[in-house]
Order: sequence, then C-alpha cells, then structure tokens
Amino acid sequence: MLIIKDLTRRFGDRIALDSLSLEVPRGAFIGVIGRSGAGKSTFLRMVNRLAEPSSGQILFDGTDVTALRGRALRDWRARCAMVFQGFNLSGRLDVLTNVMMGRLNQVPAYRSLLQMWPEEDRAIALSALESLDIAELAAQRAENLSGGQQQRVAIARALVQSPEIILADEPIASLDPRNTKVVMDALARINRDYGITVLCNLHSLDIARSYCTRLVGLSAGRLVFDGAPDRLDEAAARALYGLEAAEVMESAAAAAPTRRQPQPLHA
Ligand SMILES: Nc1ncnc2c1ncn2[C@@H]1O[C@H](COP(=O)(O)OP(=O)(O)OP(=O)(O)O)[C@@H](O)[C@H]1O
Repeated sequence: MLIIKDLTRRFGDRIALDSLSLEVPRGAFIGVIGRSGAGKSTFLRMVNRLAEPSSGQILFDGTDVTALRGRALRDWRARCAMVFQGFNLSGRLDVLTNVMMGRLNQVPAYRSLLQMWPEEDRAIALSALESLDIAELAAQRAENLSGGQQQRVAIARALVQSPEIILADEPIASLDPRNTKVVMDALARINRDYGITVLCNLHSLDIARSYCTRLVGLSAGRLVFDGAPDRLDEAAARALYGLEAAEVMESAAAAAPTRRQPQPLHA
C-alpha cells in the first residue's frame, strides 16, 4: 500500500501540491487528472523522489520513502519506475541496450559502460520487449522508431526494473490516437497481468475514464476529486476544469462510456 500524507511542495511563494493525502492499494490503476499546472507532475516526481517534498510523508508498505537516502533511495527508484512524455531513451543506442539500462540498479556501472551485460539481463530485456510485442525491434536504433514504439521501449525498460509501481507522466501526450491506444493498452496489460500499480498523469479525461479504475483530480495543487470514473459528474468536472468543464465532459461522453478492456497490441 502506498500512503501519501499531507504531501506539499512549494516553489517560492507558489504551492504546486497542497497537503495531498491518498491511499493507493496494490494493483490500482490510477489516473491523475487536472488542468495544466495543477500539480500532477510534481506529485509523481515526489513519489519517485525526483522532487523533494516541502513537507508531508510518503509511505510504502510501512517504509518512510521520504526519509530514504543513498542505496535505499536508489532501490526505491527501481521499485517505482518512471515513464516520461518524452520517452527519455538514448536515441543512438539500440533498443535492447536501452531496455537493459533498466537493470542498472542490479549491474555494476563498469559493466554497462563496457557494454558487458550479463546474459540473464539480455534475456530479461528481450522477454520484456516480447511482452510488449516489439521484440523484432531489439537491434534497431531507438531514434529510428515511431513515438508509440519508443514509448513501449520505455515501458519495457521500466518493466525490467521489476517495479511494484509505474509512474507514467503524460505518457501519451506526444502520440497520435492509434499510438495512444497501443501505449495505454500496454500499461493496462502490465497492470492486469503483473499486478503492478500504475499512477498515470493524463490530460485527456476520455482516456482516463476509459482505462483507469480510479481518478484522482487535482486543481491548483489540491485534491478536488477521488473516486471511480463514473462518479465524476459535472460539478466535479467544474471543480477540476473550470470553464472548460462542459467541453471536457462532452468529449469524454462522446467517447466509449465504459472501461476499455485491453486488446492484443497487434490484433
Ligand atoms: N521547478 C519548478 N520551479 C518553479 N515552479 C514550478 C517548478 N515545477 C513546477 N512548478 C510549478 O508548480 C505548479 C505545478 O506544476 P506541475 O508541472 O506539477 O503541473 P502539471 O499538472 O503536471 O502540469 P502539466 O499538465 O502542464 O504538466 C505549476 O504552477 C508550475 O509552474
């Protein structure tokens, strides 16, 4: 169980996240929604400790994550893998090496520098690529892939960390609708098949409602909604999206009303 207690982050006078408290059970698929600047990225980055809280606590299975230092902090970062909007791959390296980078926590640094990856890590990386249906891309340079393929490589890299949580920060923001579906289906499948908790920042309410089992809505750093997607009514949408609420609700209603079942990546 991930427990967030009164988590707050200030940047000077500005409060990016304001006393957020949440309990996230294992295996949840949570969509973090809200307008630009609501505090979604700041929240996810603090869970991974890429950003430091100004106050408050993050607990995971009883461990105080906010107090971790050194090796224990590196281990935590391996247990809650991040997936970014911009993929963060090394474009000139091949796909397999990019994925094996996710094993760095388990491999001495000199081995990765010398490209001396243990056979076992190669096998783990290949198997992660297979589970995302992109094993045939293993030898290609990452920069030659489409956005959707690159994001699946980034998800494979997250998977080989054997994480308990995946923190996906706008993973589909730069993708077209087809690749959006491929990437969201991949996250849904990982959540379902491996029981990995997923926290996913999303701009699109339509996508959030289709894929997530619970929505956490932030507005100006404060929690204004926490519940099942079908409980997000017009009043909650107004609290989240202000004047744009009607527009956002309309486009979400026009899309599939029920939670999408993940489809095979290449049906
Ligand atoms: N490093 C920083 N320095 C100063 N202010 C920051 C910094 N990072 C975030 N902020 C501010 O904190 C607030 C929350 O930002 P955050 O990026 O978490 O929002 P968001 O909901 O993820 O937005 P978006 O959807 O546009 O990515 C914003 O007002 C932002 O300007």
